[in-house]
Amino acid sequence: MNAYSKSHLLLSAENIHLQYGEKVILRDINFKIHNVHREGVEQGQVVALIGRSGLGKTQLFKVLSGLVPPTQGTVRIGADQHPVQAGQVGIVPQNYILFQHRTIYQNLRIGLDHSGVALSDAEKKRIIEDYATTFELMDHLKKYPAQLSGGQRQRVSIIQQVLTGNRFILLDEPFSGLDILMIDRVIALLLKVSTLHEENTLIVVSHDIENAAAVSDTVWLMGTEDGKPGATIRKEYDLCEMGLAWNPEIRTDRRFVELIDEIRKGL
Ligand SMILES: Nc1ncnc2c1ncn2[C@@H]1O[C@H](COP(=O)(O)OP(=O)(O)OP(=O)(O)O)[C@@H](O)[C@H]1O
Repeated sequence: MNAYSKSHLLLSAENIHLQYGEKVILRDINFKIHNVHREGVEQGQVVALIGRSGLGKTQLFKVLSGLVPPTQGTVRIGADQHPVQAGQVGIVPQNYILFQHRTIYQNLRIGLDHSGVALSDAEKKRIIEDYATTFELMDHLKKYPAQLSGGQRQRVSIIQQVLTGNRFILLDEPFSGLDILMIDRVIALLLKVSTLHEENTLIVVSHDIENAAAVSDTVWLMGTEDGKPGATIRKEYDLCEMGLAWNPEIRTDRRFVELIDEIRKGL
């Protein structure tokens, strides 16, 4: 089993409640994401948020990123656990929004410009080319978003968020509409991003339980509870503790397959 330990809090939610008029969307959402340490690895955190359609995953996503204030409760972020503000959590939306009239290089440069770190043009170029090399985008830097495939645009969108320096990145349905080969590449990409810095924390919202869990160290199962309005995190699976995290071959592990089955039945 992988040796690991957990230290300070990076992201937490306390009694989150969200309602529109009389309609309760989210209720009693509580969680804590701690910094995970693994010896010899810069290991970030990856959480999968799984739930049926229309439950409130997107609303929770917006609350976590500070875009929608909850009716009650607080989301706290960073080692100092301050209340989250819009802009502190990067978002990779499902349709990978990029600036259409700018090249891929310029799109990545916008991410870096938002990092607020003073760098010369030459340093920025070096950093962008480093990432482009690592994530196989070197041949595309002069192209425009419309000239890229969906998978390539997704990579640019993810790297753009990484370049802003945000340690927290929410990804909405990163596997949707991709074929099996592309899904494997997205998994590899997310694993790579999660090991770029030990405080990097990805939250993957997905209907695709198997792939989302394969990339994660924690799975949150969202659902409703009898007699209570609104959705909550019904169950948290700690894949580190279960020995099911950080293994690229995990999808063939019998215990993992059984877990996916259990999660599916719990939906
Ligand atoms: N501004 C709003 N006012 C009232 N109800 C809203 C508002 N925004 C969303 N809702 C409701 O909140 C519920 C949760 O929506 P949400 O988009 O978060 O679901 P979801 O789990 O992300 O769904 P899917 O997986 O299909 O994308 C839905 O019933 C939706 O109708």
